[in-house]
Amino acid sequence: MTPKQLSATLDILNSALGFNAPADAVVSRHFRENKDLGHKDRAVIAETVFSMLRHLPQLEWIAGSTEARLASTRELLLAYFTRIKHLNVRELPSVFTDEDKERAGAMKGMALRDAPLNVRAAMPQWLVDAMLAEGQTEEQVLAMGLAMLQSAPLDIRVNSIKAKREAVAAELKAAGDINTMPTPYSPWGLRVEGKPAINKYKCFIEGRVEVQDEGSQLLGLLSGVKRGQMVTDFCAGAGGKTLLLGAMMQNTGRLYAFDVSEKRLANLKPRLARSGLSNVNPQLIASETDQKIKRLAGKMDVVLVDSPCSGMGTLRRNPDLKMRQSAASVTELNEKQRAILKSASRLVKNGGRLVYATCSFLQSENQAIVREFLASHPDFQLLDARELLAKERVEIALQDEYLQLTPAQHQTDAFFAAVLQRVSAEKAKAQEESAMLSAEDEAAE
Ligand SMILES: C[S@@+](CC[C@H](N)C(=O)[O-])C[C@H]1O[C@@H](n2cnc3c(N)ncnc32)[C@H](O)[C@@H]1O
Repeated sequence: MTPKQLSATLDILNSALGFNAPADAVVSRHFRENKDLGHKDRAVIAETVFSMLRHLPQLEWIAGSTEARLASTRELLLAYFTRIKHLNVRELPSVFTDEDKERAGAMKGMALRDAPLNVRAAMPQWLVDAMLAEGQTEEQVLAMGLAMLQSAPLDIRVNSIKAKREAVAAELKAAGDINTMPTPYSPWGLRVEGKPAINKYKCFIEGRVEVQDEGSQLLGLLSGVKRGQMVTDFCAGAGGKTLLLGAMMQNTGRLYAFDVSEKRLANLKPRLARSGLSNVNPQLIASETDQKIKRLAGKMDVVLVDSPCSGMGTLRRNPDLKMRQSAASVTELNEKQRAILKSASRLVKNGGRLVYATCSFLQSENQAIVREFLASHPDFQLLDARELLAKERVEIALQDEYLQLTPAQHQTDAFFAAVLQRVSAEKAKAQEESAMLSAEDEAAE
C-alpha cells in the first residue's frame, strides 16, 4: 500500500467508524473530493476499508479495544495488516514505527480461537445475542458470521423484454473480455467474474441488464406476476424489484411503485427510462396508510412488500450495517414491518398473492412478522415456496415453506420471503373446519 493510499484509507476510516453515514457514501464522497486518486488507488482503498469493516469486531479485539479504551484507527489498521493480510513486520508500510512493529509481533500471537463468540463470528454482541435468543446454535452463528466475511459476487439480471441471457453473455465477452456464468437458480441471472464496472458497458446503458443479486431475482418467480395483471410494489425504493416485475409482465398491465422516499423513487426514473418499461406508475406516499393506497383496496393480483429491514443479510456488501443497527433499531423496524404488511395486504384481491420479503436472516423480521400477520388475518394462507419454485423448474434446497437463502448455502445475500394468498373469509373458515374434522377423524382412528 502506498503512503497516499494509506493516508486516504485512514481519513475514510476516521469518518466511517463514526457510523453516522453508510460507509459506501463516505467512500464515494472521499473519492469525489480527491480526484488525484487513480483507479488502482481507489480499488485498493475501498477493498481495505470494506474488509476492515467486515472484520471490525476481530480487529478491535486484536487491537485491545475495551469499553474503557477504544483502539485508534491506526491500531486497527495495524491489526488488519498483521492478522487479516498476514504481513510480516518487515512488510508493514513505512508509516508504522518500531513501537508499532513490536505491537504487531504481540498481535500475531493472539489466538482468535480463544476469543468470545462475537469476535470469532466478527459480529457485534447485540447481533449474536439476537441470533442465540432466536434458537440459533453457536455453530450457526459462527457459520453465518464467517460467510458474511466473504466479498459478494457481482450478479446481473437480463431485462427479458430487451435481451436474452446468452446474447448478453456473448456481448460482455466481446465488449470487455468479461466472463459470466448463468446463475444456478434465476433464469435471468448472470454471475460476473471479477468486478468490472458494468455501468460503463452498452448493455447496461441501453437497459439490457441491471445489477441485482440472484436472491432478489427469485422474488420475481415467487410473485408469479403475469401479463396484464394489476400489481403493486409497495416498498419500491429505487425499483430493483419493480423493474423485474415490469419485465415479467412484459410491459403490460399496471404496476404501481410506492415508496415514502422521494429520493429513492427519483433514482427509479433513469432506470425505468433505460429499461423500456411503460407499465410502471411510481407514486410517492406519505405513509403506508396514504389515501392513494386506500383507493386500490382489493384490486391487486399481486402485492410485493420488500420491507424496510436491518439489512443483516447484505453484510458482505454493507458490513458497516452490523454496527449501525442495534437491538432497539430492529424492534423499531419490527413495528414498521407489521404496519406495512397489514396495510399492503388490503390491496390484495381474493385469490391474489402477497409476498413479504426482507434481506435479513433475523426471525424477528421474518417468520415472526408473517406468523403474527397470519394469526390475525384468517383470509390469508401461506403458500409453499418450494412448490412454487419447483413449478418454475427451479431446483433449490429450502428448509421449509419459506424462501430463506444464505450466502454459505446459495451464494446469494441472506434473503427471506414468504408467499401468502388471499382466500375469501368463508373459504378460509370452511378449510379450517375441514382440517379440524380430519384431525378429529385421525384422532378417533
Ligand atoms: C428494502 S428497501 C426496498 C428496495 C427496493 N424494493 C429495491 O428492490 O430496490 C425498503 C424500502 O421501503 C421504503 N419504506 C419505508 N417505510 C415505508 C412505508 N411506510 N411504506 C412504503 N415504503 C416504505 C424505504 O424508503 C425503502 O425504499
